[in-house]
Amino acid sequence: MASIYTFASGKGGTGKTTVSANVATALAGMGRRVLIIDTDLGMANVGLFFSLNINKTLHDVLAGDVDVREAIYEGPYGVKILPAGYTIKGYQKANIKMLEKVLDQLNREFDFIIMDTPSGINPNIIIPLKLSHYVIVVMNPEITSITDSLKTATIARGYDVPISGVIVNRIENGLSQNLRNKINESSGVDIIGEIPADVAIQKSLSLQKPVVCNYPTSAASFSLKRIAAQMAGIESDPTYLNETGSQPKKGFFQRIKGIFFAQ
Ligand SMILES: Nc1ncnc2c1ncn2[C@@H]1O[C@H](COP(=O)(O)OP(=O)(O)OP(=O)(O)O)[C@@H](O)[C@H]1O
Repeated sequence: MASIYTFASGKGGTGKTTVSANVATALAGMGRRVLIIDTDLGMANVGLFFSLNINKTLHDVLAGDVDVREAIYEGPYGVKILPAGYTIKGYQKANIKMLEKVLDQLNREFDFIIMDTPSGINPNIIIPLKLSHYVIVVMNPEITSITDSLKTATIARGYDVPISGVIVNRIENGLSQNLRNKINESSGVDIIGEIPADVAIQKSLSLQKPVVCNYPTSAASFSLKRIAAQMAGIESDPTYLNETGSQPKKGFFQRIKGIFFAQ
């Protein structure tokens, strides 16, 4: 059975898609079976993020028009992607309540199912939240972003969905201890990732490829891979994550070093 994660935030633009798509890709690079679902039905962009040439989409699946397997595409390292479509018509016909059935159909085939959600508070976020095993909150290091994200965390708790941690994204010049304490105290959970503002992310976006593939040794990539390693339960020996990639262990780590440090 898959572990089902929702990546959520309060306001838009915190980097949910960037973070969830890269973490999904990194997990696939670590040999995990991973599906990312774009549940942002109105403003979908996961398909664009992976430069997919999409035909059938989650809109069609949620409308009951196509089998879910017809709408799954493959990305780097074999990560599977279930994108939402880009049309208003598709958005209007999609019934988010069908998501539960989609997850039931797929959860035996994957180790991780990651849902990228819309911002705000509406059924397109509430339903994925309720269907998740864990929520990861993505926020920026500003007090407004922290406050908004914590509202989403409170909603998740209201449905008894545990928050597995907070990711602080787009950090300029490090995260102050004061802000770190504020986030820890107000959220009641650990910060599981600190991702710097990194131009490699924007360069990758214009190339429509995850930064963990395009710029595997960038600062943002190391942070993203570290988060994925924690989720995969291999944080105890992240030798392959260090800045030089030196002295990786043989076997599994040797293999993924090749993936992550390919030039
Ligand atoms: N760590 C980072 N460094 C630099 N740019 C970043 C970083 N994270 C995200 N971005 C940029 O911020 C913008 C918004 O990111 P993204 O689309 O992932 O946010 P989002 O939370 O999914 O947005 P929405 O709520 O609208 O779906 C993008 O242009 C992305 O490239």
